[in-house]
Amino acid sequence: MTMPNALHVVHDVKETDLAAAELAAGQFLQALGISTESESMRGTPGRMARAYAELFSPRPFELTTFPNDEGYDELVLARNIPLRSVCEHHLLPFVGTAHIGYLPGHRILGLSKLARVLEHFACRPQVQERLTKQVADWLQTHLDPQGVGVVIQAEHTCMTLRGVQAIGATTTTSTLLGLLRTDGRSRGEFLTLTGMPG
Ligand SMILES: Nc1nc2c(ncn2[C@@H]2O[C@H](COP(=O)(O)OP(=O)(O)OP(=O)(O)O)[C@@H](O)[C@H]2O)c(=O)[nH]1
Ligand SMILES: [Zn+2]
Repeated sequence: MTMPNALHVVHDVKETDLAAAELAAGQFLQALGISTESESMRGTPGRMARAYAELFSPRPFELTTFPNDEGYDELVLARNIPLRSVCEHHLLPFVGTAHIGYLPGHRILGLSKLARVLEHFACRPQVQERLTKQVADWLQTHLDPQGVGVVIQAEHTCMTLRGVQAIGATTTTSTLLGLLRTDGRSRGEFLTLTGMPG
């Protein structure tokens, strides 16, 4: 188990070759028969490269935890955290919200870190199931709480804007760990507060 550490900086180090990405984006558009000769589209390959680089670049953050001096042992839940990620099958966005909660143990987490952990795992080609589990597992490892719950609801544009074009369809995934999985009262409270049927 990784011990909580207030000075731990979470950062994905990754090389991004924007020039190569811009060249490839131009060739990609050309292969699709889309001309980039007009003044307004001349910069499009570069914009595409920078846009995807941004979608795949999570902001580094400091993992701040505090001692749970009062022995608070009820649910801490951040609801409606905005989510944007990119599906790994089509590289199209999926967008929605996440509800992330935990039952504290010896430490509590700076609240904003719940959203930052989500961003950390969302800024890469993803599937919603893996994203949900990665956020929950990360919190379990770094905070060692009594329980963790993550619910994500998202619209996958690869499913709504193309392909089957199921406009308005959303997908819900959840991961419950520790007491939020095994203790009926805690589980029920979490699911009620996140709007999930028990
Ligand atoms: N399980 C899961 N599937 C996803 C996610 N995002 C996209 N997909 C699916 O990934 C699948 C890829 O299937 P393929 O049959 O290879 O792709 P496709 O021919 O474009 O399929 P259609 O979307 O049905 O046209 C599709 O069914 C998508 O809906 C996700 O987060 N989780
Ligand atoms: Zn997709």
